Amino acid sequence: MIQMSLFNEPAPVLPVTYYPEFLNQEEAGVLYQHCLGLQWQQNQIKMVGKTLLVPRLECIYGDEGCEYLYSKSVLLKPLPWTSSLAELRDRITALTGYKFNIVIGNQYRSGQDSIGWHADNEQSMGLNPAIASVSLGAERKFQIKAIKGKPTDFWLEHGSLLIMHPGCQSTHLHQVPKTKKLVSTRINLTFRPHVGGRK
Ligand SMILES: O=C(O)CCC(=O)C(=O)O
Ligand SMILES: [Fe+2]
Repeated sequence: MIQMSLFNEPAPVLPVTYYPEFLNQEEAGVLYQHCLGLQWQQNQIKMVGKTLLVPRLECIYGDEGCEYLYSKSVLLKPLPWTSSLAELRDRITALTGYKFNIVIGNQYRSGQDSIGWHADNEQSMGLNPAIASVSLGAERKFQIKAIKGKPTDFWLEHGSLLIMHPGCQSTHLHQVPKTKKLVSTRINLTFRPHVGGRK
């Protein structure tokens, strides 16, 4: 049966799976504290002669040599896996069958931190990567849409896991928009494959 939304438009079928309680509250709290102590960086993007601050903090952990270049200007060099991050990676692999070489952390310090519409299609992840995204701390709105479609909203809860399946990055865009609401810190961990190269 096709699920109908308001106005009888079929709800879009999205190439994602959402697990709201992937971690229990205690596990999520411990992991959030661990993640606050990771090596966060304030990166800069260079665009048409201008230097802009990335509107969030970032960190990267992973297998040796798995460097990651995005927006043609930010080179992220992985630090070795912490045991907590490696354990989390292995739990996601056990659940989904997807394998990962790196994790990129995003720290949204307030509602003014964000990530705009994009697809994660860097060549270093190979063709049609699966990306696993764990959310901790404050709940933020995550939107996903087919390239010419209308957005669907997810409220990514503390301890949740969102899987973007292979193909998602070719057909869909996603974002975490800014909000004027008062929100505290949110940490997001995106586990990704790395097949070689930097781009
Ligand atoms: O914070 C999120 O939920 C999404 C992060 C994201 O899209 C990314 O790091 O590419
Ligand atoms: Fe993304």
